[in-house]
Amino acid sequence: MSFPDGAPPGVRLVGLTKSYGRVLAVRGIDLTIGAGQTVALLGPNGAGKSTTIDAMLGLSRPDAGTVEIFGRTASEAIRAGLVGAMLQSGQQPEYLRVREVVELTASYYPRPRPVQEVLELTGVAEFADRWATRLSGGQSQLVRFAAALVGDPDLLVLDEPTAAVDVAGRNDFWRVMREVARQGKTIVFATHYLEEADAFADRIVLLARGRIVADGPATEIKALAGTRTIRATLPEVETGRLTALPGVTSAQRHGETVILSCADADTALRALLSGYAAARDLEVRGGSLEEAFLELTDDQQDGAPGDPAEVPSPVADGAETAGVNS
Ligand SMILES: Nc1ncnc2c1ncn2[C@@H]1O[C@H](COP(=O)(O)OP(=O)(O)OP(=O)(O)O)[C@@H](O)[C@H]1O
Repeated sequence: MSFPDGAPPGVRLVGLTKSYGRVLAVRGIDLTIGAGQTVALLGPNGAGKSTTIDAMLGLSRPDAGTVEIFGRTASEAIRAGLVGAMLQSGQQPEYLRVREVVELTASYYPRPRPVQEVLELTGVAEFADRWATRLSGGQSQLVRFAAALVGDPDLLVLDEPTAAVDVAGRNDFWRVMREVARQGKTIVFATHYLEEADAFADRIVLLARGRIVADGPATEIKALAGTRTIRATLPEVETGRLTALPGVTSAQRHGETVILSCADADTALRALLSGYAAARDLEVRGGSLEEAFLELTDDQQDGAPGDPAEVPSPVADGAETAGVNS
């Protein structure tokens, strides 16, 4: 489907904030997703992906901020049949066959796709006559997928859609999703996997500790994840001086150990050795996504009231940090 110029974005979140008791799960998220975009919400456990998705779907009321879906409130958009969702939790209904679950979902939408077509497209047809409660985890996910698609919604919101799905099932899933994206639908999905986000999304929004810590095309986010770090024992040198070394983007100190995050680890290592002969126990590590998450989260240690006390800090108490980039 095509959208006229000036049409409202698929999703607009402004200042979205949500806490559960003392845990600030989402802290002022601003996010605009153009109609027709495919966006991955990527982040580690507890980053706030599901909380953001639940707010987008009107399943939970934010403490502050607004949610707009195609210029309407979430509940208006859902009532108008504009949204299809695939959530992590939720049991299949009892006493219904798989086909009936999908038929029931179709009945909620003004212009659903033919049920049989969707059953075949999603690979659900082969077990459509089974009881919906008697399925494997992966099959159950596929039924949720069929239910999300059958209403032919303009916005698809998928929370970790391939969790529990085997490799073949994942490939089929993403093949169908590519087709849906080609039809101009807006797609938002949450995932832990950079590879999945990279393969499928136009844009990756990286969440950590309830905030957006990076937002851009997959290539940009991959570059962040590719950051290498140098560890060394080097007492009595200020982190600010280490951050100034060529190839270094940030430096942290933990006791006598310094950790340098590097855009160019080779150049940084040479500069470190020539500038600080006392540096020893050198170690160069390839950047993992987890490290990138942690690095990007470091500058979120602002001690704002309500910071989730239950969430452990990635930086040891008393650690000194300088020049952390985001
Ligand atoms: N119903 C709830 N009650 C209390 N705390 C909650 C609840 N739901 C989420 N949280 C907390 O809010 C924070 C964000 O959780 P959320 O589920 O949004 O993260 P996520 O990025 O989806 O994580 P995951 O990848 O593990 O699903 C976490 O600290 C989590 O423990």
